[in-house]
Amino acid sequence: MWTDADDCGKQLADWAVQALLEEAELTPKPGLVDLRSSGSHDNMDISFMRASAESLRTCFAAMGKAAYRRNPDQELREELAFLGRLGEQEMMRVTQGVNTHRGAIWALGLLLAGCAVHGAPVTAREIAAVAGTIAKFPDRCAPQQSTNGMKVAQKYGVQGARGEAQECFPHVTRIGLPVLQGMREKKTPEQTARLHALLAIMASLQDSCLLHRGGPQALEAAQQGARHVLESGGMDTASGREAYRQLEQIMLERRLSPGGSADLLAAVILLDKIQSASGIVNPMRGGLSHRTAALSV
Ligand SMILES: CC(C)(COP(=O)(O)OP(=O)(O)OC[C@H]1O[C@@H](n2cnc3c(N)ncnc32)[C@H](O)[C@@H]1O)[C@@H](O)C(=O)NCCC(=O)NCCS
Ligand SMILES: Nc1ncnc2c1ncn2[C@@H]1O[C@H](COP(=O)(O)OP(=O)(O)OP(=O)(O)O)[C@@H](O)[C@H]1O
Repeated sequence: MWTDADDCGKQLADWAVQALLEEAELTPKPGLVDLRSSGSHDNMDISFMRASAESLRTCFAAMGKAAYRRNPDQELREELAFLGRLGEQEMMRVTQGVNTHRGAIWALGLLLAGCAVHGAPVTAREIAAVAGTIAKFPDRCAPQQSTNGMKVAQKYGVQGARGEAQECFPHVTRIGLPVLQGMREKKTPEQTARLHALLAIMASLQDSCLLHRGGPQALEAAQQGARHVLESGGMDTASGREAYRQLEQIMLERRLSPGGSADLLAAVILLDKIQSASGIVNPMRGGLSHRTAALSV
């Protein structure tokens, strides 16, 4: 499909930026920046999210180019980490120091590299397997800095964004993507299907953004709230919509935001685009339903 590494990098970067824009614009979302509001954030809005997403095109293209038909080894891991840090700097420059997409650079960067290694669009599981292999190599040049994710990992013993990647993105391939594609097959409107994918991810993810802002009670409240929406019938039913209103109220009152789940929804949208381009319609057919998915993994 791709003629060379440049072509591959550019195409994957276009899809990744588009995935970030579509995640940010999905409305409503609980506690997150969307087209209605800044959710639980007082330092960013939709125009920041759009500018931040656009600023990452060069970074994503360089990552795709670097990984094209390469071995997923230590050398590639460190090249990608270097490019990822440059991308973070550019994002921070554009947002004047606000962390809009740090987790997204990590997740989407690894996944698009996982695709580029294959040299052509392949299935989500094949992409995520390579992304996980790359993520398992240590980043020996990582700066010695303490991040929110590290503090949470120390305090509560959860692995956050690193763990999700090293386990080959189970919340993307086993939950988010099957829910999105399954609901689409049932003719659910696209925006509703995406919101359900987000809620299914939220219901089980150990999101370090939630833990950092509100500790285990916040994580539990967000997980239970998302599960309750799905178990009440989801956004197609009055009781599901009422449960969604309650979830949103909790998130806004406690200033909570499921930033990790939002990143993984963007990853789902990216993999969905890659699969559509390659004619892989729904390899997850027969997988988990949107209700049971939220309760497994
Ligand atoms: C590993 C990363 C994500 C840092 O992780 P850490 O948890 O220490 O950082 P931080 O607190 O800033 O959180 C990162 C973000 O991940 C997202 N996140 C939170 N929890 C989760 C989760 N369970 N699963 C997935 N993403 C999550 C959130 O958006 C959060 O803001 C990454 O930023 C990094 O190391 N970057 C260096 C450059 C790099 O390697 N780039 C990628 C190329 S391989
Ligand atoms: N639509 C969105 N709205 C808000 N956050 C999002 C959205 N999409 C993705 N995110 C992710 O959420 C993260 C922001 O979460 P958070 O505000 O908790 O950031 P932080 O800098 O880690 O911590 P804090 O602001 O609590 O000090 C971003 O890094 C980004 O990856």
